[in-house]
Amino acid sequence: MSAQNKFLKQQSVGVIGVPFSGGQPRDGVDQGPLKIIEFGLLNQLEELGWQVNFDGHRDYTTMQPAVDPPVGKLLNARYVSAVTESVASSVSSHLKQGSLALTLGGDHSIALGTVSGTMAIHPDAGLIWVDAHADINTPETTESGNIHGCPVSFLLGIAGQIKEFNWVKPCLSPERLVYIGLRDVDAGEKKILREHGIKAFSMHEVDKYGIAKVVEMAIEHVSPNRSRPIHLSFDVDALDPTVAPSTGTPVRGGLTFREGHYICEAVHETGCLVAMDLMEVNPSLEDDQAVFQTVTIGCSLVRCALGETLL
Ligand SMILES: NC(=[NH2+])NCCC[C@H](N)C(=O)O
Ligand SMILES: [Mn+2]
Ligand SMILES: [Mn+2]
Repeated sequence: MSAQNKFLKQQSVGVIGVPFSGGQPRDGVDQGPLKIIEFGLLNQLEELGWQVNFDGHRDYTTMQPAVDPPVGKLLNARYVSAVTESVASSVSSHLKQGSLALTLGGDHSIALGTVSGTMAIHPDAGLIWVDAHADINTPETTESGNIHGCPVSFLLGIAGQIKEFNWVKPCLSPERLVYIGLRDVDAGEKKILREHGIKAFSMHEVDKYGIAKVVEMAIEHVSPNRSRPIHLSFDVDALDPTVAPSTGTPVRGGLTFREGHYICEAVHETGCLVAMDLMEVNPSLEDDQAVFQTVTIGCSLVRCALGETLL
């Protein structure tokens, strides 16, 4: 381990697999955690010196209500709410023990739970959201009704009162959030980003400043002088589809292999990482070679965030 982490009590990581796809319409993303673990991530983390506490592959399907009619435009609202509430408490319990919390998705609606869980223990944490998408639609602005496009609005408390999500507390302030990798942002989302003055580095800024500068500015924004804990929520579709093809909403023009890894390496070096999400790996999309590519890059992103170095 190159950098000492100032917010963990010990070098241990709680791993939460969330085989859940209810935040979007495509089957298969629920198989992400299984594949990532099959590929050997837990051993790889042990080899890096981590004590690994794996919660096991939980079965969230028992939480699916018999009927879950749309709430306004939102699809599977009750199911998403129940699963994410449970994920929040899993994340919190690992953090409470002074461990890092690593959550493997599953679709990105799960971050509604992971970030809530982090903020319950580290209320001053900053959130770095690496994604092609802003996932900040409100129940009003969403065009798809897919909740994986909405978690950030709930976390900020701008989603309005939705009684199915009563448990969610606004826990994130706009200045504690930063995006990297955006390139497919809905019109309603652009308005929200502007109105709340949310810091966002799209692919345009990555091209303009280079990844090192962008990551430095992003970290400084959410954790000035590395004073605050960091939650890294990594949607694998932030990467270019040539690099990580097996994901439900790919968008061309994304991060390169190295840019994705650089983000994770730099976040590790802060010594502030307390929680990481790896989301939207869908092993049922594209061919075997594509799945292998996507799962292996998912594992290596996590290893870099947890201290793997090139030298
Ligand atoms: N986590 C993701 N892959 N999100 C994609 C969201 C796409 C679109 N903005 C929507 O609201 O549906
Ligand atoms: Mn995305
Ligand atoms: Mn996302």
